[in-house]
Amino acid sequence: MSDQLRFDGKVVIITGAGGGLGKCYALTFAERGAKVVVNDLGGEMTGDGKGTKAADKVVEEIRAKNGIAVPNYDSVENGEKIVQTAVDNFGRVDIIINNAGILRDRSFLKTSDLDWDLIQRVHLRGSFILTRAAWPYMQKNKFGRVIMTSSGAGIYGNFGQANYSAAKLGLLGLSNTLSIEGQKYNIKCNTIAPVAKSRLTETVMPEDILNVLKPEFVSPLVLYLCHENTEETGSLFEVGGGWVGKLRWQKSSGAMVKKGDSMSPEDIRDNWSKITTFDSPIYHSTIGESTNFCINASETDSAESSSPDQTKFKYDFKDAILYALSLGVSSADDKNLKFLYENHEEFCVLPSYGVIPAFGILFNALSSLKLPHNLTIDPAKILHGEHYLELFRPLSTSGNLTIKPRLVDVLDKGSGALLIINIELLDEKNDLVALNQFVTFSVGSGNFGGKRDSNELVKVSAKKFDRKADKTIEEKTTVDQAVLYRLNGDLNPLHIDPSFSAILGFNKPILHGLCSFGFAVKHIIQTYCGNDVKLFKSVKVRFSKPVLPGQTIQTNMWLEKETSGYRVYFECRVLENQSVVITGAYADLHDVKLGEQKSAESKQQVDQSSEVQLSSENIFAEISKKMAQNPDISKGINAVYSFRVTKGNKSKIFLVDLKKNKLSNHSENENVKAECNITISDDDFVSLASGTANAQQMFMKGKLKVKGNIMLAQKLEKLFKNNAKL
Ligand SMILES: CCCCCCC[C@@H](O)CC(=O)SCCNC(=O)CCNC(=O)[C@H](O)C(C)(C)COP(=O)(O)OP(=O)(O)OC[C@H]1O[C@@H](n2cnc3c(N)ncnc32)[C@H](O)[C@@H]1OP(=O)(O)O
Repeated sequence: MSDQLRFDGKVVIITGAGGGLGKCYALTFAERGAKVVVNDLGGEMTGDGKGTKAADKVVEEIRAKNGIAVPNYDSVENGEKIVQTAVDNFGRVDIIINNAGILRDRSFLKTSDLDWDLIQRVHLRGSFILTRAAWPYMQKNKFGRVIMTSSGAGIYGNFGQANYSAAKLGLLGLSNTLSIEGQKYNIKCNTIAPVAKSRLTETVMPEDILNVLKPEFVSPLVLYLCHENTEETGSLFEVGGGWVGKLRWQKSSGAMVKKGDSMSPEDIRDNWSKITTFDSPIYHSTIGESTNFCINASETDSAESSSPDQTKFKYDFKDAILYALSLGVSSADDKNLKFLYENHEEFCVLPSYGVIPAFGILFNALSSLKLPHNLTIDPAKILHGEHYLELFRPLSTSGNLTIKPRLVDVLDKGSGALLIINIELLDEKNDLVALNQFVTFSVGSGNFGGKRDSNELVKVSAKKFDRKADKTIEEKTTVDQAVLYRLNGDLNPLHIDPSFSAILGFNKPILHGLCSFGFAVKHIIQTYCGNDVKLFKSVKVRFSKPVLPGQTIQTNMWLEKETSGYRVYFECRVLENQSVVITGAYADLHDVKLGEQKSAESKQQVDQSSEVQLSSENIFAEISKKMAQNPDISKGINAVYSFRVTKGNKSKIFLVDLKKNKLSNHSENENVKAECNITISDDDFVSLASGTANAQQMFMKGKLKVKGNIMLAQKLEKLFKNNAKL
């Protein structure tokens, strides 16, 4: 076979090669061109006695097939002699298979010093001595392959094999370090934990099982790992019965349990579930990664937190984008790019993202809450009842927040218990960024004799409107909406696992309350804020009925100007069954940016803010800025847009038709949507006003730099390149 893995010219030492796995390796290496040192002490399985027969027979078998092999009868404890045999006969050493082993199985207390020492000497010390003796040859040749033979007894432990388990896992440690030290000499070292029929396993496994565990199902892995083209090193494999798999270390994300400078056994006890839960495992492959992880965790903690009631939440642009995606924000609409593209000039985070950092602490907090009336809460029966979110400033696109929870009150609602939990988000300067009030409804935990209301609860609205909603947005969720949304951090199985949703009597997993909430807040921001997240102040909702992934959320909105400012009252319905899923809801805004019906007002705002003195170079940057500010843009950037460019008492109006990709002059009576007072040289203005200026040429000369809103900039660039004239 042309692609056969060959070992021509390579010298391989195999210990314990008189039978079982070692013999199988020896025969296969020889078949594939290697020169083999067949080492076997010829003793008993217990390490007693010695003889030449075992090794000789294998050498004979190899030679009978025209292979090249020499015997060696030394103990692995005399590894130098085995290496010398290889050097004397073949002049080099390339591959070491540490395979020899004996057993002295005893239950722990009956294990004598000799039982212990003998096992360590043969397995661990023997592998050390032999490999050390071969190392200089492999270093010199800049090639080496080493196999250590471990065992499931080492990895998992096995009754009666304390001595053997210790030695076998010791070999893994030896191999791990050799793989690091050998790296620069192209010496690769791997460990296998075989399950195979051998003299050692014959004593502990029944015959029928042993028959499927042929050595021939292990040797291919050993040969592969020893081939010159194999780069694998420092790895551990389990192999047997034809199956091969790689093992690695995994650790729980753990917990920072120290408080300031001290740490007690009680801190460990109180964090035990966090310490031992493998929800978000960490895989470190070097000691450096592992050590740095602890150091970083410690530094982060001491710099930022001293209370066990607090936790940290770090997020970056990817989290913000994932959140937007999980609320159906799509790049199909250009104006959404600012939520989806980190290099967008106006890249920002949806305000409702303020609910996400709180999640990390919620379920953990539940177990440590001291509830009145000895109330216990079943986490599988919690529904999100209500939510209040207030932002004290717009969320930044990345952050390192401290999360502070406080159990505010517990109410008895008969059919359930309400837990009111306030969660503050603080920035690195300890300034309050956001306040969340979670109200959770624990189904079936009511009637415990508690109070029914609390002053600290942010109340839902009782307001009813007899007019039709001022604005309505309908949006279909996808069947995978909850699957995507949970990646933001709320991994509650209620939203994905049918067996969990069944506990609460739901036929299918239901959507996260905060996902519907996110859709609704997005609808408000689109409708009343021109997508400007800075206008959001706060929002309160009650989740009155569940939503199923795939259903259509209809947000009905009523805008009211109240003494405290603009308030959007809203409700959400599921279109498919007309059930009202969010009730009593309202959002407070710092200001509104309306579409058509408020265009006069917003034009005024734009006009006022356009008293900027501009140079001719950035006229189009200003234009694109004005366009971005204008509510027409929120409908899409296909609008025909008019601008007045004024110089002293002269002015010029032009139209930008983004749909037709046209820039044209226009008459004085056009309803101007944005005006710019521009400081412009007389000559430039004359050129612009008279239409002799060629926008394309000006653009090419770098006089017209298009900045600002990225989509508008691209459209304008296209216009200029199309040779449009002013
Ligand atoms: C610490 C861990 C934190 C975990 C955070 C959350 C994790 C998330 O993953 C969980 C979710 O997202 S669950 C999904 C979103 N939520 C829902 O779908 C719940 C929908 N609501 C319902 O089904 C019912 O309102 C229902 C079942 C909640 C109540 O219905 P009923 O039992 O029929 O109650 P009812 O008879 O109408 O009213 C009894 C009293 O309770 C008050 N109330 C009703 N609904 C409430 C609600 N949603 N929130 C708060 N209070 C509520 C009523 O006002 C009434 O009290 P009172 O008589 O004093 O006015």
